[in-house]
Amino acid sequence: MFRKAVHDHSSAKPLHPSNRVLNTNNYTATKQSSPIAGTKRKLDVAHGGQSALGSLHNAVYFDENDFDDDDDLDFEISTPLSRSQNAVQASTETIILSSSSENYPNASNTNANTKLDFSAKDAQNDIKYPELPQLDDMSQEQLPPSSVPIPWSSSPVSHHQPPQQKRRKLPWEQQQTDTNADRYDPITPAATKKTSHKAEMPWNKTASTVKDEQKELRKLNKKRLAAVADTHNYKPQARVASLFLSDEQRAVLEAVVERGKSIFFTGSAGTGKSVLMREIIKKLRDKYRREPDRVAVTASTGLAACNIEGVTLHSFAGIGLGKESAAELVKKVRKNPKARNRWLRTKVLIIDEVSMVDGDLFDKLEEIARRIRNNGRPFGGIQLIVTGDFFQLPPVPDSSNRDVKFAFNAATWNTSIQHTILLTHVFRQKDPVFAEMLNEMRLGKISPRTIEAFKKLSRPLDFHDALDATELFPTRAEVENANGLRMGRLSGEVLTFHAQDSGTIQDIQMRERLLSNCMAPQVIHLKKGAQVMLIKNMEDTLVNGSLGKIVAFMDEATFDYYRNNEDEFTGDGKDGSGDEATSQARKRIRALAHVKDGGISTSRKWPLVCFTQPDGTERHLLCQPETWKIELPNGEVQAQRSQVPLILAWALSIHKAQGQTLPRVKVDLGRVFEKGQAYVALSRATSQAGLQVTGFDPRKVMVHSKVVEFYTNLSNINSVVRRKTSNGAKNATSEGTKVEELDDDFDEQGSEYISGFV
Ligand SMILES: Nc1ncnc2c1ncn2[C@@H]1O[C@H](COP(=O)(O)OP(=O)(O)OP(=O)(O)O)[C@@H](O)[C@H]1O
Ligand SMILES: [Mg+2]
Repeated sequence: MFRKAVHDHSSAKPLHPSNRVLNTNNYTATKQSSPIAGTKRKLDVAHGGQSALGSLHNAVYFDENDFDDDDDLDFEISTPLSRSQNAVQASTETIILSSSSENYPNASNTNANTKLDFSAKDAQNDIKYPELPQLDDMSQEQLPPSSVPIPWSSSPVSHHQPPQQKRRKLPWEQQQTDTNADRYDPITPAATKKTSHKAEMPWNKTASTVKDEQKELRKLNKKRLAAVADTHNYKPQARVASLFLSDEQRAVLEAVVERGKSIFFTGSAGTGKSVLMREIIKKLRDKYRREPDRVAVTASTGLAACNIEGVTLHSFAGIGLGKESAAELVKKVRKNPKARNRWLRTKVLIIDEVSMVDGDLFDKLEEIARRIRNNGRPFGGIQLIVTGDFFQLPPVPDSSNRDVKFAFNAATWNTSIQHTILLTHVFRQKDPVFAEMLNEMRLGKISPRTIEAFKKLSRPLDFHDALDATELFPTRAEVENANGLRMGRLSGEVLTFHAQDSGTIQDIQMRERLLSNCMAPQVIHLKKGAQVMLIKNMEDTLVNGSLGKIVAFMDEATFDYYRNNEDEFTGDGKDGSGDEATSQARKRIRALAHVKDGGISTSRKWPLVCFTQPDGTERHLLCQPETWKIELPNGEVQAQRSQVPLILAWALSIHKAQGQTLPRVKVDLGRVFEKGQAYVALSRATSQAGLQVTGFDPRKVMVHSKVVEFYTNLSNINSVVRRKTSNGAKNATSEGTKVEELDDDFDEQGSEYISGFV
């Protein structure tokens, strides 16, 4: 018997807390963006390479010959650049030191909000990673959290946030802490603690004293964390809070994890496919924890693969570009012991963003699986878990100019996929009117009313904070040009951050190629005032896709000091006011850095970013390097990149934006040329208020007829199921979702569809 979840769209409700709680540390809900209200602040520090999320247990299977990248996807076609635009681009590459008087218009806002006044010229230029500061020798458990609400923050403490007890004690709190160890009160406002650091200022201590004290302090904090964890039933390592999966999502989870079904789950943008996939991966990893290489996590493109911490389908398969016939590819795989072994060991093959998988490739893989495994069942008996939305980006056309062939057009699709499930509840857009407008766009059937509504969105966005909309472009050149122009308008110094790449692959070029699909670039140039996007999940409100502005560059010691003595910088503290107080504070920081570095002032500066959270509050994060790994199941790290987890975010390619949830988006539909592009671009937005569309023309909303046909067939089957449901629904959950028991026959038939309603 197979239990089918049929979701009544009309009764779809937000998730109910009574649902089963799942630990979903790798992702989080991004709440609806709302106009910015207030400037509540939190200060955080991200610790590079120490993230719980950074330690991947993914089945990653790269052979040195198995490379492909996403170069084709950020289309190279672009409008020719003007002479001045070219100049800007060139200067971007060679580090811009523009002192244009035309400052970024909102930069003053940022400063006004944060009242930070760190001069960029204090910042160290051209930071090389080999000189990364040694993080304290703390274990994962001992590490302070990446994000720590400051004690005086007026932001309400969300139930998702780690308890404030995790705040790391600072050197100048040592004396107080040590003497008051047994009555440690982590929530005491900093103001009440501030006197103690004046008793023995850290810059009066020797480096070795500070080191010893820190060691003691870490021990003490570890104890405290354990106590806090006990009291609050809280896991210190967890950085991202759990989400409640919807009934639809849970039905899929159960079918694939507990019942081992081969499933394709689909649904419009924002229906939680990626969230669900991450949960599935987590559960499967748990299920196969003794044999992690049984689960192969793949995606159609390098970027999509990186997003789920997996590899490309090509890399997994060991087929290079995969252009040869299936027979030749089988020979190729047989000659490659690693690839052959992967095919033999794999029990579950996960494929994300399947809309970009070519149909012929799907058939070839199916044949390779059967022949290598010497097993006549579809895909040689491997369980397939496939997701994506065929209305989004299609496979990259090859040079043969043949008509596009989607994965569902593959001859073996229907035999390989036992069940298709349609997720229907849209999480990304909470406004049902907007969700429906996007749905019409997805299907390519836009009513006159929706056309009018989209045309109205040509107005500039009405936000009065420091953040601009992220402009989405079809080509990479347009993106680089737009970001370069905005960087050029900022005065101040450019800081360049080089990634530190490593791994067991010795061939540097191969490693670079492998890592080129990473969201994190090898080199990134940043300036104070630059708009950036976070590309790692840090916490529930600081996630991959969060937008912010760089407000300063500072080292950890300065940040710690600032975090605890903010009023000295803002000039409204007891120690003085205005510039004098700030300059005094800076002097103390310099002295502190000197002591911390054992007398040699070599402190590294990292971007301090003010992120705007979904509820409109602000949160500061010192963005230190994070790690992206490509790791074999046996733990061998083939390639690894450490880089600050940021990219410039005034502009983004549609390809890079695929899968993202963005609070403010600007799209010029006049530039769009590929089917699915318009829908992908617009459906990133969470609300109409956060979307500006120029050049709206319904003819730009191109939908492939084969895709329409595929989904129409799904809908027809849905109608059959719908009738069945209306007559024979057996259960109704608290959310109004009907759960139907299906016949064994239906379950075992193979290529039947089990789905919700469109
Ligand atoms: N069960 C859930 N509860 C709350 N929020 C959710 C849930 N599932 C997904 N979301 C949120 O909805 C948004 C969209 O989710 P997700 O990116 O997984 O959608 P998607 O179907 O993969 O979209 P796309 O097709 O654009 O890639 C995210 O902000 C995510 O956090
Ligand atoms: Mg997705």
